[in-house]
Amino acid sequence: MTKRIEHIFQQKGKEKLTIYFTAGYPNLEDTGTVLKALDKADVDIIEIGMPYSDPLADGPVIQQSSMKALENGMNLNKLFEQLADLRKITDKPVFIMGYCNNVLKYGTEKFCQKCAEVGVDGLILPDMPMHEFKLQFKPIFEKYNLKNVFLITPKTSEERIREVDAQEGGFIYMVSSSSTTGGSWGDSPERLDYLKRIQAMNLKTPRMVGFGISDHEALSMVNQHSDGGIIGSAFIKALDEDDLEGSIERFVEMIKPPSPQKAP
Ligand SMILES: O=P(O)(O)OC[C@@H](O)[C@@H](O)c1c[nH]c2ccccc12
Repeated sequence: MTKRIEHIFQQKGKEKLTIYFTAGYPNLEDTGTVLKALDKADVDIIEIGMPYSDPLADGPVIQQSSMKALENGMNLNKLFEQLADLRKITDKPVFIMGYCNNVLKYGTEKFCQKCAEVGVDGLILPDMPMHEFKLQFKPIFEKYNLKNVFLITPKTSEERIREVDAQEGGFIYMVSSSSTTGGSWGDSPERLDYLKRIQAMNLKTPRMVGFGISDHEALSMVNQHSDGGIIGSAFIKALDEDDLEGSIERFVEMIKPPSPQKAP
């Protein structure tokens, strides 16, 4: 576990939030601006999406942002260029999210080396098969001190969840339901059962819940049964090209209102 990630999950009793954004969106050179604004805001972990033309679980909002980013000219070389000053911008844990094919095409070793160079903490590759991870990826990730994040859904078997837990990832990404990103939330007894069931498994890896969170109520609810919430689509939707930093600040304050005790 890298120090940065460890530090976040040691803070018990604090609501935690991961924000996903697509690199190179709304404009190619906005990656750094978004990172700076997220660093200033009350965000715990940053998830940077590599735009990809053939995504698996992305809903319409993330898909459109990826399309736009690709049209803007985003690619992996560009991303690593933009991240060259990452550790001058933020001390927060940063994960890169994408698909295995992105990494394989670039070259797994070269990709991981670049991640380590710029100070990325880990990777979220939703289509990563467990056996491929163990065989091909794990030794390289370990060499470059990168944490992997596996996803689980309400349908994942207990056996698989235990296996994921044993891999000691940065955290476990709990997909809140079995659909695509950007879905609706609403009260769901099934989801609550799922959160409680996994909570009761006493896993050693921290868990964060994503898919469909778009307000403070949902973020608080998942924080009661896990180590935090992940938001992508609602964040992307809230971005205002003409006032990027302001729109990010307002969004995070809406999602995670400053607690009254902390107010001056
Ligand atoms: O957009 P939502 O519903 O807030 O969910 C987060 C999600 O967008 C982000 O983590 C993500 C973007 N693309 C993905 C693909 C698979 C899993 C997760 C993701």
